[in-house]
Amino acid sequence: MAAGRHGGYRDHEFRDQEADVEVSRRKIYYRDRLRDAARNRDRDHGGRDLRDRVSTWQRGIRKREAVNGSCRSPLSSHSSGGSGKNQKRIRLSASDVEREAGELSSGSGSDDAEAPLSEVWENGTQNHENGDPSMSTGTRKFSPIVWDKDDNKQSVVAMSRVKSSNLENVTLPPPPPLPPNFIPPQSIAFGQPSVGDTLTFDVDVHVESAHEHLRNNSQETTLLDDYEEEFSPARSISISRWADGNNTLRDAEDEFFENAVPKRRKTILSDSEGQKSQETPTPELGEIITREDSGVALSKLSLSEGEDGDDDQGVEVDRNDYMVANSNESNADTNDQFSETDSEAEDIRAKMSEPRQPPQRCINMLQGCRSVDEFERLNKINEGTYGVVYRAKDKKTGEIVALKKVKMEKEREGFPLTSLREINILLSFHHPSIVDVKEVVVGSSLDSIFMVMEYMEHDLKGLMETMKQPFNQSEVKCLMLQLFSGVKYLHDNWVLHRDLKTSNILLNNRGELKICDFGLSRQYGSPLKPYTHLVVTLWYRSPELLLGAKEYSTAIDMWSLGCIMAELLAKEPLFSGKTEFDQLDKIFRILGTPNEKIWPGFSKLPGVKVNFVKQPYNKLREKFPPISFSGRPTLSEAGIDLLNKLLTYDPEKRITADAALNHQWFYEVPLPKSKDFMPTFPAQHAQDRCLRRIMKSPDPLSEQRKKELQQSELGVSSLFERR
Ligand SMILES: Nc1ncnc2c1ncn2[C@@H]1O[C@H](COP(=O)(O)OP(=O)(O)OP(=O)(O)O)[C@@H](O)[C@H]1O
Repeated sequence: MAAGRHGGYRDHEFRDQEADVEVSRRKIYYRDRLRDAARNRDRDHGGRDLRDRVSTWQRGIRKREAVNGSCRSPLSSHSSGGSGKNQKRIRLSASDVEREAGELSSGSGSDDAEAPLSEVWENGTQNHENGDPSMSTGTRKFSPIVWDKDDNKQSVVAMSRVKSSNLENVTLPPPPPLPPNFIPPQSIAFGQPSVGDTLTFDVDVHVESAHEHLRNNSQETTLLDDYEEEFSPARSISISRWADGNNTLRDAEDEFFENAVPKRRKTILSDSEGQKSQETPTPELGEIITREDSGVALSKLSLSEGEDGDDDQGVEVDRNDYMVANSNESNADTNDQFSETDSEAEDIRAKMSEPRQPPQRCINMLQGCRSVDEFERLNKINEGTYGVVYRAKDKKTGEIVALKKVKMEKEREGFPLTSLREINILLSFHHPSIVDVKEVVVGSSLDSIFMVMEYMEHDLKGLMETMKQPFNQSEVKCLMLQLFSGVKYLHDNWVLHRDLKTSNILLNNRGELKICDFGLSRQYGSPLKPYTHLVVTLWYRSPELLLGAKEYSTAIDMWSLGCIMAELLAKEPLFSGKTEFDQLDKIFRILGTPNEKIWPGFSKLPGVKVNFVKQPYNKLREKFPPISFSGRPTLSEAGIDLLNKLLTYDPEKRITADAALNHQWFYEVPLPKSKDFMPTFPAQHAQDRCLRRIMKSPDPLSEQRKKELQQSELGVSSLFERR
């Protein structure tokens, strides 16, 4: 105990310095990004100068500021974060007054006074009280919740009524800067699909139904929250051109959202590629849409042409040459490979940090989408909340793919939003660590839509259930590098995944890791529902979400990655709570109970009124000792440092994906294993992964998740917000 206390204090001091460096590094990083993006754009595309876009954008922002008086420029948001912060506090305090902490009863908490602050092995801290005031502004990408159910009731309702609504009540999020590697999403017009039809999914179904409800239902706020949530991801989906132009309600809202979200002008290309014609907000059939600000005209590619974009990656291995992961393959063995793998690992890192320029593809709207009949269904792989995934074979090419069938059962009003988001994001993003969606195909009935994805032999959850021994450190490093790289790409592109967990991380027998399941992900910098802290499966959910924070950032994904890193090392979940309270209790017992000093703002979170256990020490080291004779997973000093930085309580201080990629742990021995040397495992397609899990390891989370989703649909925010 004493040793822990002593050690914790030293670490605390060390971490204060580290965090200072980290925060300023982040600030510099994000400030420099715009500059780099401009340079890259000049160099790579020779297209429209980013600076033009920025100034156009700034003009737009100034215009909006003139209208609503409160919007902050993204370029000034970091530097003037203090005022933004104040603004945020004002809004939060208004709702805090109204909210109760919730129904959580006292657990095993003691009556002790505040835990001795300096004795907590504080993870990744900086001391705001002593610090540079700029630190408190942080550079974390936040997802500001504009439409707070409690705070902005009136303004939300007003928005639906008045065309020139009083936007001064609205705090608009800063339009996100486009990252250097941003590839404009393909535009999809949505409508009712049938085989051979133009690929059209009807976003209007949602819009219309939302309007209908608005007219008939007195609970405008809830509906508008829903509407906003539904609308915002559709920023990169073209709104149906069959929209009723006379609908004043629509006009008002469209106008609002045009103002509220970064305006990305779409240029319509006529059928002959590259010819720009007039700007219009909606596409015509057969037209290919590109974004002027991308500087890249998307090339035309028939859906049936498929994708070969990733084929040149990775090294073909003999897939029959399976070798089961074996702990006897010790670090010493791994070290033997270093001379061979060092440079390769460096290559991997370099490749991952600079994702290849993706293939410029676009859906040919005239061609329509293929029928699922063009695939031979082999077996069901798994069934999640939002879809059933099958292994299938493309009859034409013989390629094995994964087909995710979109679940429509709960959707009385059109195409499920979660799937729209997922398709939109996955078609847009190209990165070696993000699963590739090749195309969308349709079944015979109107309600069957399938995403055609590259097939991956395993997901990490299922794989770890079959492994006898956990991954060793160099393997975990290889996996974590790929994960950080994928998440960095998402965050750079202003997307939060919001459901990172081992079952959403796929691995193939070439050692390639890919993140999947973007059903809960969303672009941020746009309004969020007040209840969205129900995102992220419980075990991987960050303390700020568990405690009911109404504003969150990319840091929620980083917490999940910390849980995943620990799970990869130990082959069991780090915090396997059964309820929100149990989850927090488990976290506090290992990491120590947080307090206002290590996490400024903690005591104001809605869930904090509950009497939690008072546990002053960070005991993570006990779980991951430097040396172990008892079979516990070991972790070096650098490794535990990274883990603690990922599991830092204060989201502002939690490490970013970019900083994690450059963490010292990846540079010390054992070095990250090269993907080519990762163990291979028998493919998990022999049987339904889901069934196997039910037999081996029942998942208490799925039921809970379903309940939570039902609650969200009913507008019940969470345990913390019920009275
Ligand atoms: N491209 C793929 N290749 C192989 N298996 C896949 C692929 N995509 C998904 N799977 C399998 O299907 C499972 C469910 O997929 P996914 O997570 O996308 O569905 P979901 O309905 O969104 O699930 P959840 O309930 O976790 O939200 C995954 O855990 C994985 O086992």
